Amino acid sequence: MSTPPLRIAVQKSGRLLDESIQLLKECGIKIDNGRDQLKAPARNFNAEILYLRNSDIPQYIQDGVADIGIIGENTLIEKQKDAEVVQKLGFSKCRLSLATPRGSQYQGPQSLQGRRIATSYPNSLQAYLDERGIEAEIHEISGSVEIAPNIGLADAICDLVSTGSTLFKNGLEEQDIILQSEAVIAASPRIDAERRAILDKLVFRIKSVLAARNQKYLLMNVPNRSIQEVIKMLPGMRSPTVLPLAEEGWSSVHTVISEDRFWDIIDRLRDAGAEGILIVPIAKMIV
Ligand SMILES: Nc1ncnc2c1ncn2[C@@H]1O[C@H](COP(=O)(O)OP(=O)(O)OP(=O)(O)O)[C@@H](O)[C@H]1O
Ligand SMILES: O=P(O)(O)OC[C@H]1O[C@H](OP(=O)(O)OP(=O)(O)O)[C@H](O)[C@@H]1O
Ligand SMILES: [Mg+2]
Repeated sequence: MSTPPLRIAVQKSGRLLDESIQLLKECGIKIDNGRDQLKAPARNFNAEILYLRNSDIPQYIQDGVADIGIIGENTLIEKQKDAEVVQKLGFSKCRLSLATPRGSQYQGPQSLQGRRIATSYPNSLQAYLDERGIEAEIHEISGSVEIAPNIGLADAICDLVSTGSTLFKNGLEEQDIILQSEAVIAASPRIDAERRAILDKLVFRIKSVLAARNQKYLLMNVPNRSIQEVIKMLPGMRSPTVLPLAEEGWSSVHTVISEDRFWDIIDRLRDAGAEGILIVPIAKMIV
């Protein structure tokens, strides 16, 4: 009998969807476009995609209806369901924060004692307040939380922040961070051994994709007199490759480097006489 497919839950629509599908694509997984049918098989990998409401995914993972899900850590923590974080994915980075109207008196979370706080994350907020012995009135609302102080519904809010522009536009000031979040792969406690083996393959591919994302392949021509100086500036998976050019006295130097590091050393490379510098994206990197 053939192995049953790995059931991967992704957000049906919203902030996580595009990058989730993009990541699976970069892992070489082709999905027949089935967003309307809510369940779509992968064409060349033993998996099927379930398109679900973000807030329902932790429950489906706990129950084993989905074997894994791509989900924000914040949702996983909030829903308090049983799931194992197997891989952080580096996108949808945000934080769950406390914020108050600009200019209000705030001297740490104790200032919220006896106050009203609006949030879509009551469990995470309650845990944070309990740890600090603070008693506050939590008003659960499902969206547009930032409006709550302006309409007299609350004295403070607890909501997701990324750039801070929503807080700013609503006259609010970020005060304390409750937790940091990014998209993760979470696995069901009920996943069986056969599907766990498929998951291991997927995680291997994801690691290769993520490792390659910020790394670039760097090629340049360097006069031989500067080779040692240039090599000292460069990292490499082992060490840089140096190949002679047809023109005497010059070599081609190749290495893998993070883009940030490249911009740090570009001036020194040019001072050392490097020319014809090429930066090439890497599709996958097996580390
Ligand atoms: N401003 C933001 N910047 C970066 N990531 C964010 C931001 N807002 C939310 N996220 C992340 O994206 C996830 C999905 O957010 P989104 O607003 O699409 O769905 P939702 O409204 O929380 O859920 P549902 O699909 O159940 O309605 C959040 O749980 C969080 O991890
Ligand atoms: O710090 P910023 O970059 O401004 O992002 C923060 C906002 O983004 C999210 O809302 P979203 O746009 O997802 O709307 P929603 O409430 O309808 O989910 C979050 O709930 C904040 O309101
Ligand atoms: Mg949102």
